Amino acid sequence: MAVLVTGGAGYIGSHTVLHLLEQGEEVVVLDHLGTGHRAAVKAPVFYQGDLRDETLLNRVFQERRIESVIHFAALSLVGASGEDPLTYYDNNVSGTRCLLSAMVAHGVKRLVFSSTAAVYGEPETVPIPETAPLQPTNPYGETKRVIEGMLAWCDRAYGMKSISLRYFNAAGAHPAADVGEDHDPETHLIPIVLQAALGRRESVQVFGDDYPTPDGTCIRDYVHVMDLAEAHGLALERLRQGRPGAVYNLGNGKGFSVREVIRAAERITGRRLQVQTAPRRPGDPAVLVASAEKARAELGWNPRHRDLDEIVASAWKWVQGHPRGYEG
Ligand SMILES: NC(=O)c1ccc[n+]([C@@H]2O[C@H](COP(=O)([O-])OP(=O)(O)OC[C@H]3O[C@@H](n4cnc5c(N)ncnc54)[C@H](O)[C@@H]3O)[C@@H](O)[C@H]2O)c1
Ligand SMILES: O=c1ccn([C@@H]2O[C@H](COP(=O)(O)OP(=O)(O)O[C@H]3O[C@H](CO)[C@H](O)[C@H](O)[C@H]3O)[C@@H](O)[C@H]2O)c(=O)[nH]1
Repeated sequence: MAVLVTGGAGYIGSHTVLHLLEQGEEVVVLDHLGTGHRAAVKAPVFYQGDLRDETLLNRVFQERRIESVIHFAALSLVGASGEDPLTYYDNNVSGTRCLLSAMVAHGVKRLVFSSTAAVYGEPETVPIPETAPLQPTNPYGETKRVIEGMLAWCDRAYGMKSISLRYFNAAGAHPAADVGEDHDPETHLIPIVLQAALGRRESVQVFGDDYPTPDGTCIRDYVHVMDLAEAHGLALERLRQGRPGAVYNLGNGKGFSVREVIRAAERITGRRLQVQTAPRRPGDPAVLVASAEKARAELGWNPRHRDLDEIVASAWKWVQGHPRGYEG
């Protein structure tokens, strides 16, 4: 029996596939390679295609003995979602609807879903517990909130058990294998800062230095991608034990400002970076830090790479070995 991983050619998906393979799981990947990379797919079985292609989905479920699904496939750029929300609803919400229909049709009743801290919007309390109000400030977060709702209804109607994992800011890379973060365009802070350290960018822009934080720049909770990968394995185990569906935050519970990240990158790379202050990026909350106590207590999740320097160093190792990402 196999685990179907949608979006397994993407950043977090490819790392999770590696973790699952290391755990002895059989893995099937489905990805249309819109933002993912063929070279990132480490599973022996790969279907290239779109989640919304019902014929393809039926073929995958017919040809492979799928017992659970881990669903990463999504568009996930906050800014782009504001410019073209319907494309985000179509890909993320309609795509997930197609996947769920195929799962129901083929009797597959376990799903782990990639949700996001973006479902909270501007939080009222920090660290943010799972019970905080869901008030996304951009269409991307809204699509994830809608999908979480769909999953709750699918549990009631079809007995489909799911765990939604709300990741905070994924970063870092697998310590040994040749997978890492490679997006084009890249919008995430840590890879951008490291591209500047490599000389592939002239400078780093700090989006806003007038936030109500100690140094005026936004604070985020950076979590190592391999710790995220491990949480997916634990979530799958919990579903296999017949436990009820649930939602968990995944973060380290510690926030770092944009300037602190830039300083960490300067320490790790030994290079001084050109930094410019730029206007705020629309839709950016000032502070996003997780309370991940529930994941610790119920999943037994214990992130191993919590130190910011360690996270940045692991991303730097990937960038140095692959200055042009998967192209070389
Ligand atoms: N990177 C983060 O910090 C972060 C934080 C919170 C949540 N997430 C969520 O985690 C998941 C993975 O994020 P990532 O950073 O690895 O993104 P990514 O873009 O690297 O990976 C997404 C993968 O899904 C594929 N895909 C997208 N739409 C598809 C479709 N319709 N059919 C088939 N394949 C499709 C892409 O080709 C890509 O390989 C996403 O759902 C994202 O919303 C990411
Ligand atoms: O060149 C840059 C890039 C980013 N930032 C700042 O750095 C922080 C982190 O930005 P990222 O783009 O790396 O990450 P986000 O916090 O915007 O978003 C990430 O985490 C979110 C949840 O917290 C969502 O899930 C989203 O998909 C995921 O990309 C933000 O304050 C951003 O304004 C800069 O100052 N300069």
